[in-house]
Amino acid sequence: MTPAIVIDSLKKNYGSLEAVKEISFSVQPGEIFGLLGPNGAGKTTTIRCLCTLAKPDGGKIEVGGVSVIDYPKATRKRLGYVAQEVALDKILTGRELLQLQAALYHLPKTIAKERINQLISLLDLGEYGDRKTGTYSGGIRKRLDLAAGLLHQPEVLVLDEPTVGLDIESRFIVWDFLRKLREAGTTVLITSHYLEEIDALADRLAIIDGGRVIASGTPSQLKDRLGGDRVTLRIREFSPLSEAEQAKTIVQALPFVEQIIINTAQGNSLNLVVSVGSNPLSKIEKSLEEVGLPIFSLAQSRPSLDDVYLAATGRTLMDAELAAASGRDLKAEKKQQMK
Ligand SMILES: Nc1ncnc2c1ncn2[C@@H]1O[C@H](COP(=O)(O)OP(=O)(O)OP(=O)(O)O)[C@@H](O)[C@H]1O
Repeated sequence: MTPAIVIDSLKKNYGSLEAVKEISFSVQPGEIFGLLGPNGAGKTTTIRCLCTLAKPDGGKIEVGGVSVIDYPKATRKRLGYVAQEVALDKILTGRELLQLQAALYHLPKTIAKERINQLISLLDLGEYGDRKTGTYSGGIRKRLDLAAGLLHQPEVLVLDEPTVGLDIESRFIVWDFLRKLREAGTTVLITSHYLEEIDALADRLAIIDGGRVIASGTPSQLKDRLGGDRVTLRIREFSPLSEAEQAKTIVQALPFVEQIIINTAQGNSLNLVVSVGSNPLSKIEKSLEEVGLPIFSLAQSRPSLDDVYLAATGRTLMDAELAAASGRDLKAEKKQQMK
């Protein structure tokens, strides 16, 4: 079967910054595919290239077997794009905005009317359709934006951080809707830095960091590849490195400890991988007690996507985001994108 999306060795630079160094993945028709990564990883740049909004500096992009770079107009018809930030004209009602959008897609009026009614009902927007969008909450605005992206019935829907800043209820409504779209055969590509969002929605995912794919597969494949359970150990709330290293030496001698790293970004806590069924917590406690080291916290869990990220990069997704946020000039980027 021809993949719905192929991205092969994509590269994109902004001046001297290599925003996308080398990204490759493919998405099968009818799949929800997640791009997971911290802010600044290159997710938005990748999907802007896919949606013909940015010109790649290298690589191949195809939608339904057709090159996006050679045939931008044809591929645009097959794609629906829901951007991260919704820019709505506040004076128009939701319905008027959709009518305007339908006109931009050259949809005949009767078809447009029918689709708008359908989408308003599917997205539970009934009572909001005839209200001005300036009065909408973030969740309602996002649902209207989804409707706008789907008006021309694209084969592939691309969503950039669709639930960022939304309350839980609106988030679940969007998730539910995306699952229904998948059932109806639409291919969905979604970027997110919410682990639980990708875990809950995606059939397959690629984890992106620093402009590269660092892992890909189904959520369970990625977690299973990590092997045993995770244990997080904190000697103190913020331990000196020397103490964390001392604890590491002791704990890694225990036979069930498969892997251990010191997470410097998290107060020098220790992240362990332990073989399943070893009942490790009491044994770790005992070994530290014997050398007089305290324990601030000790917890065991099944591997998560964050552990996949941690294993690949040595830091958690949240730490990566904090680091990225401190070095970014969002205003300058916006200006660039407007050009
Ligand atoms: N228009 C632009 N001009 C200059 N640099 C940019 C521009 N857009 C993005 N960048 C930079 O490219 C890198 C990748 O950004 P990108 O927006 O693709 O990441 P992201 O993973 O989507 O994160 P976010 O969710 O915050 O958008 C970052 O270092 C960012 O600062």
